Amino acid sequence: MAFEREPSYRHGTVGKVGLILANLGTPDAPTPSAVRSYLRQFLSDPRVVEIPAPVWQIILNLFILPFRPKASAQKYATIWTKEGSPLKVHTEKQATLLRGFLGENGHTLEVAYAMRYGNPSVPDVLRKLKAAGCDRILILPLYPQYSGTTTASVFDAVFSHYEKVRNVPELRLVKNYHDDSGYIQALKETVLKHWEQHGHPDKLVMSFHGVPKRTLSLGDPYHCQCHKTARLLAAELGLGEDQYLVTFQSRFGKAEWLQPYTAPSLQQLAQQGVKRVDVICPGFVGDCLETLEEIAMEAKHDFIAAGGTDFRYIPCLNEHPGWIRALARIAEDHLSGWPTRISPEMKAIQRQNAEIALVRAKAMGAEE
Ligand SMILES: C=CC1=C(C)c2cc3[nH]c(cc4nc(cc5[nH]c(cc1n2)c(C)c5CCC(=O)O)C(CCC(=O)O)=C4C)c(C)c3C=C
Ligand SMILES: [Fe+2]
Ligand SMILES: [Fe+2]
Repeated sequence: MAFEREPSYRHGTVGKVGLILANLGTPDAPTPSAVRSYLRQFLSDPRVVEIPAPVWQIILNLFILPFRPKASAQKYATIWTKEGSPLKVHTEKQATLLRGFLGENGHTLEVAYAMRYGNPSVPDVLRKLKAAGCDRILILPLYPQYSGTTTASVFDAVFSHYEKVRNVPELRLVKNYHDDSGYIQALKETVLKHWEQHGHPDKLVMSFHGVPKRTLSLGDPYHCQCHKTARLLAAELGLGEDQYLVTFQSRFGKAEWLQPYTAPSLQQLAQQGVKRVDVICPGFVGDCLETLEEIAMEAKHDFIAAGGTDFRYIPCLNEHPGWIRALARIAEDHLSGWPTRISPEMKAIQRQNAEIALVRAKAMGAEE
């Protein structure tokens, strides 16, 4: 294997610190062709679908990619904004706010966001941070609950990029923060504010993205972490066990996924005479297709059709200041010991080094 050529090492180089907020990714446009290329990359990831590749590629190419992109594109079209896909818009804003927050806290570091599938890709962002002179990088996935299908897949993308790199930076990875007090407090504030405005529901449904059930028996902690988040939030809200319900949404394919499933649970609640539900999706820190379309539109329709009268969707944390503060604190915990609080003289040297690194990277064609 050939490793990439590096700019010559400079004695006394002071590396910068970089932070990447990593999210799932989203299509570039709400069109069948953009959704097809996104789904091809997403669904070809062996972390996401654990069927042996030769068999799965046949199924994917014959039965999924010819049909699903058109149906999914129609759903994306219902949530698309002037600024683009909500998932990307929120991720970008979260990165901007986090940069500002850490800056106000006296940190000097590069803050960027990257998408596991689609753009901006993890390798592109890692290359950009290198060109900016970063020699220490913190990866912070926007998944509070660890899952092999999401968090580990982000880590895979980072490791596989560095397999070809000669001068690898120091790396830190945030695994999960499902029980972080700042995250739970931000969720609590969101719910309380919603209740102040709209009153209380008969039941609070906490819907998390599902994963195949077998991942639980194979030792993936995702299911337990979702339940812990839910327990902590319920305790903060003073809810008894009969006042909330944890469900799992977005089932894909024929295999059994984590239960209970969100849509059938909502229908059952309506049939049992529950008139008003509020639904929150604590595993998603930014609104996206799965919350805005699948929950706020489809699940609402299912609940009302089954006899419910009042369905309210509680938006994700998005740009909630308490959430950005929590994110900054999670980042600070993991940045501990790294030189992010530096003197003005050191800052000037870093700037100079970054300029030299950029010029050299450009000369070597490493920058696009
Ligand atoms: C095929 C299996 C899937 C697994 C396993 C899975 C796990 C998983 N996903 C998220 C978060 C998101 N998923 C989103 C969309 C989405 N998810 C799947 C499939 C699996 N997800 C598909 C096919 C899609 C695309 C849309 C569709 O065609 O239905 C999104 C939204 C993306 C957006 O553009 O808005 C998010 C976010 C988690 C957290 C998770 C496991 C814990
Ligand atoms: Fe998903
Ligand atoms: Fe979905």
